[in-house]
Amino acid sequence: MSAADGRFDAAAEEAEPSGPLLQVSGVQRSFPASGGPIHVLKGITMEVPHRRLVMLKGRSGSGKTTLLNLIGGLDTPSSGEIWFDGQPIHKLGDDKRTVIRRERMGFIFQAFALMPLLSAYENVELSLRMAGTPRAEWKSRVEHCLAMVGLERRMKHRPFEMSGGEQQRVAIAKAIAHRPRLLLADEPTAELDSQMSAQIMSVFRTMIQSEGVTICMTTHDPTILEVADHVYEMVDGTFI
Ligand SMILES: Nc1ncnc2c1ncn2[C@@H]1O[C@H](COP(=O)(O)OP(=O)(O)OP(=O)(O)O)[C@@H](O)[C@H]1O
Repeated sequence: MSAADGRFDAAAEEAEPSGPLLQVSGVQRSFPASGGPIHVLKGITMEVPHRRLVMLKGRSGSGKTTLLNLIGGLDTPSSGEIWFDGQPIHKLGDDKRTVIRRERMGFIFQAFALMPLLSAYENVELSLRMAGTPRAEWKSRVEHCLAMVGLERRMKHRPFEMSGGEQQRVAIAKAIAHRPRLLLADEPTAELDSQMSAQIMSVFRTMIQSEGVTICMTTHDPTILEVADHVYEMVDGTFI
């Protein structure tokens, strides 16, 4: 482990701030439509402490992705509040939400896919550039994150030279590189076989321990749900 990594692990073990990392209260989200508004989220309340792995499950169309988008500041609620790391995400403008996303959140979403022309190494490095991490830390951090997902030998490869599972692991390394407080993942194991899914979940568990991150993800997979600290079940825009 490099000196930089050692420093970070020490930081991760510092006492967490009191209170939850994420607080969602009474959140509703409606979308306008020709036949009248569609009420997708109908009053969601959840509280996620630091260093937890929470999962959202529910049928297709129940509102899981809509909720992840709101938590990640990619969208704003029609009503209700979302507090993340002491910040009222629901009240902030686009610019402030973008800064919080870049610096304190990580995403494993289809829409944040890998850059096809960049190698695994360069893809992960991009997160550090975007987050404003000092350049001197890039090399050790990129190598550490790719090693954490077992890809230390594939750093020079570009996405099209890797399997689906390997690409997903690069996406995880990229999402975690800038040391986010919260990692949001939409169906991160959807395309993977059960062995690879289990490996991804083990990487998530390791990251919670060593990086102090909190993970909020969606899944349909019952075997994956067993690994969660807490499962929220969504039915038709509410938790049951
Ligand atoms: N921008 C939008 N405008 C109108 N309706 C929307 C919009 N975004 C989402 N919806 C609707 O909200 C509902 C919930 O969608 P969402 O993607 O959150 O579901 P989900 O639980 O993530 O489903 P899946 O498991 O299939 O990804 C769907 O009926 C969808 O059509």
